Amino acid sequence: MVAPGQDSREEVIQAWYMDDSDEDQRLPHHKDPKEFVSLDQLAEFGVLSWRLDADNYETDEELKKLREERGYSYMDIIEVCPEKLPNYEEKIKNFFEEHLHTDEEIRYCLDGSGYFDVRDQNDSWIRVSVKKGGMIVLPAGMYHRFTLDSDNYIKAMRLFVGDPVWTPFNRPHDHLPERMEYLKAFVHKEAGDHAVDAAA
Ligand SMILES: CSCCC(=O)/C(O)=C/O
Ligand SMILES: [Fe+2]
Repeated sequence: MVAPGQDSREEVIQAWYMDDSDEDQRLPHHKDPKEFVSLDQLAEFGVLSWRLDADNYETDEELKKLREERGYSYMDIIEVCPEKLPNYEEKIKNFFEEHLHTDEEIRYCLDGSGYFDVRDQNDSWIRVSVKKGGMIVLPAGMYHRFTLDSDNYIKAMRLFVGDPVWTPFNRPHDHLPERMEYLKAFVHKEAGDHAVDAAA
C-alpha cells in the first residue's frame, strides 16, 4: 500500500550508506544509526530508477516505451544462483570487485533481490537494494559492485543500447574518457556551475 505522496519505487528500491565492517557482503551493512539515501539523491549521482510490473514484463507497455525512448535494443535475462549461472563462484567474486563500465549498466529485477553498491561524490559506499519490480541504471564511468543479499537469488533483465559489452574495468581506471565524463557530469558539476555563475 502506497500512502498519498509516497513514491512506489521506494517499495522495491532503497538505498543507504554502508558501515565499514568486513562481515559477510550479503548482510545489509547499515550504519548505526541508519542513514538512508533518497532516490532523488541517487539521481544526482546519475543513478536512475523505475518501478515496473515484473509479473507482466513480456507485454508491459511502460517497459516497451522506456526501451524505445532510451534506445535499449538488446535484452537478456540472467539468473544468479549456483544452479543457473555457469562459473557461479567466479562470477560472484568478479561482480563484487569494484569496477566501472564504458556504458550504462541497466538491470531490471524480475524476481529475487540484490545489492548494487555505488560510490558517492566523496567516495563513500551507498548500498542500493533492488527487489522484484525495481529497475536501475548506473551511468557509464561510475564505480560500483554487485552482490546477492542473504536470500541468495536474483533474476534480472539486462538491457543495452546495441550489441552488449559487459567488460568490467576494475578500479583504478580513472584515465578512461567515460570516467572523466562521469566525473564532469555528476561529481564536479558544482565546480562547473560556479564557473558558469562567475562568468554570468
Ligand atoms: C544482477 S546482474 C549481475 C551483476 C552484473 O551484471 C554487474 O555488471 C554488476 O556490476
Ligand atoms: Fe557492473
